[in-house]
Amino acid sequence: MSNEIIAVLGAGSWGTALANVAAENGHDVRLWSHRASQVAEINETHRNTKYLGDNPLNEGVVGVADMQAAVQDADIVLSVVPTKATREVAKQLVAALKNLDQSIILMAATKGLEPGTYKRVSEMLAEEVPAKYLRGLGVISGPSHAEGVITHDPTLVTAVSTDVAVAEKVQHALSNQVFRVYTNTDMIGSEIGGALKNVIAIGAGALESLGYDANAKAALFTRGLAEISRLGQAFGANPITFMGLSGVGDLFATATSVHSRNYRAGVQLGEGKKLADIIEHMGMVIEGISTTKVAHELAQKKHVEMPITSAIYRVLYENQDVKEAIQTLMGRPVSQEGK
Ligand SMILES: NC(=O)C1=CN([C@@H]2O[C@H](COP(=O)(O)OP(=O)(O)OC[C@H]3O[C@@H](n4cnc5c(N)ncnc54)[C@H](OP(=O)(O)O)[C@@H]3O)[C@@H](O)[C@H]2O)C=CC1
Ligand SMILES: O=C(CO)COP(=O)(O)O
Repeated sequence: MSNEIIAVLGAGSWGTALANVAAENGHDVRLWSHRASQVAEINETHRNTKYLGDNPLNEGVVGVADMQAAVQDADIVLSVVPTKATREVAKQLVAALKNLDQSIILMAATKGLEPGTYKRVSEMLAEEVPAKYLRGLGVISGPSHAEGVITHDPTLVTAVSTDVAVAEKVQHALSNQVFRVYTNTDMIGSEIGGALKNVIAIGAGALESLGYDANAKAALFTRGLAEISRLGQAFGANPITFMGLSGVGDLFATATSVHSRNYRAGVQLGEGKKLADIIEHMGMVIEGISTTKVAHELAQKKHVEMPITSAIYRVLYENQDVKEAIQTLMGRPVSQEGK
């Protein structure tokens, strides 16, 4: 494995865990944070306590507060801020690349869709970062809770780019004995799968806290994945992608794990907590809340049937009771599977 310079933008739980994987692989890793205090903590204590508790970071992870210093001579840049911060951070990246007259491979590890524009994260980045600064563009997706990655739970993800050589370069840079990277070329399917599983995970958490059993959870997962796949295919995704790591894999990890912020938000909703309080106390991004609204609107725009997403939308945004939402779903006209 050749030694690369890898910059990670965003020192939340996922950015820090990915930076740690890259450092464990011997790369020169700069972890960019917009907070000087966090950069100091990373460099002085090799911890990021707000996001990853007492887990030690590889000493090769260097915190950097200056964007230009973070990306100078970088081969690969990972964008790992929440969807809503993606454009703002990309603008700072572009300013740095302009000053440095430098191009990069840019990979987004963010999972969401942009409200209003309905854009995928890679589309947002392609709009913000001029092509002359890009040697490649892609995403990292798949079932990968930061909490498991930092503790070396064997993890499989996908490096996705329409340019196979770019996906392979990232695959080789990040793979190791506990972190195995597959390549894929289906950006649409991978990004839609990664974003929309968060919606179903909110539903799964609500089912859990209300005491529903395995049949109900299987129903949610299976029919939830069916509607994610339908929406993806309406945009040209490969249906096989939804059977893979970015589809059923990430859905399973997110909708069954207490590590998931989306699942935990769902649990709290089922307990009757107010959405605003849940957001305030999570202290980390819950992408599925915004994605539910975007997906609900997209389903209407594209005339794709997404009854579960719409039910979760009504619970989140119209204060519908979860049990009532389930009754509405169960009361729909019976239909044929596979449509
Ligand atoms: N956590 C996970 O296990 C996984 C997360 N993801 C995805 O990765 C993305 C990031 O998630 P995650 O790491 O969990 O999020 P966190 O909430 O843990 O961290 C977000 C990070 O982005 C920073 N940030 C937020 N806004 C800005 C901004 N405007 N400018 C600069 N930095 C900013 C935050 O800084 P500050 O601390 O100052 O708020 C924080 O460092 C999400 O899309 C998520 O779905 C994907 C796979 C796994
Ligand atoms: O995407 C994730 C795991 O693959 C993380 O999900 P949460 O944002 O719900 O924690």
